[in-house]
Amino acid sequence: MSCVFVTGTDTEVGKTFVSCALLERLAQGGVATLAMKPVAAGAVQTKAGLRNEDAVQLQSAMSVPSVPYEAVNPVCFEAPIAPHIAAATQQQVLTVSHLASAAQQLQRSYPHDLFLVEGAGGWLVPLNQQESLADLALALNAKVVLVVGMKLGCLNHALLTYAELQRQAVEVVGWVANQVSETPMQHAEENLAWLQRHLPVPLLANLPYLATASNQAASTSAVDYFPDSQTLMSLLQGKGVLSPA
Ligand SMILES: Nc1ncnc2c1ncn2[C@@H]1O[C@H](COP(=O)(O)OP(=O)(O)OP(=O)(O)O)[C@@H](O)[C@H]1O
Ligand SMILES: C[C@H](N)[C@H](N)CCCCCC(=O)O
Ligand SMILES: [Mg+2]
Repeated sequence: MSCVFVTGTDTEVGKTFVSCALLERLAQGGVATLAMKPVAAGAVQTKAGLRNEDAVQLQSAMSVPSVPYEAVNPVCFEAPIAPHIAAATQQQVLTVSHLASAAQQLQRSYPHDLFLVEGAGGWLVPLNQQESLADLALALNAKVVLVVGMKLGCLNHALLTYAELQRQAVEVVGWVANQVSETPMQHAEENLAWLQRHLPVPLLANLPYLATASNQAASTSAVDYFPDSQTLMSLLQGKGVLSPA
């Protein structure tokens, strides 16, 4: 069973946006997808309890039906802050062992072809004083998709993230260039070309800024920028070929 961990160069770079597009593209080809947001910081109180928008979107984009919210997002904090700090304000301590067990339980409970896990913020966001979300991805033996928010500063952020992924011997199956602002970054093409030369993994998609009425509609329109479902599944399983630079 394939496990893909979606990380990014920062918070708010489009990890959820890309995750939903990946899930929808795979579903078009009949791939059974299951998704999880293990830790969310930034949620609203509802009658059903705390709800994080990322987890709600993943829950509706995955193809396996009727997965309860608490299984998709077992740990949720209201404050949009670093997760280990949010946990401390609630006298809680996050651990890889607890989150990995929840992920394994979810995978055992629902037959699927691909399990997608969205991080929070970037690759090294802490869970506690010793462990980070990277340790969770390693515990899940996940392959990684790196989302690069195309804005000034992204070259450094992308290279640092990729260097750390390599140092930890993580298999990076691809990256996505995502235009995060309505006003494109200056010299976007040169930045893209530079990243293509320095990230030696397939570019899964080069996404423009897609302004639509809702996040869900926008990520649905992002689907067409990805390879077809079968090709995408192969790429996510690490069977892809390098995109031409
Ligand atoms: N290509 C795009 N076109 C239009 N809107 C986008 C695009 N990419 C991202 N967005 C929007 O930008 C915002 C941030 O994206 P998103 O929530 O996916 O970031 P994230 O990396 O998942 O953040 P977090 O670290 O909080 O999980 C969202 O409102 C999303 O819909
Ligand atoms: C609130 C935000 N959108 C995410 N849920 C959490 C981002 C944590 C970033 C921590 C950091 O790297 O400083
Ligand atoms: Mg997100």
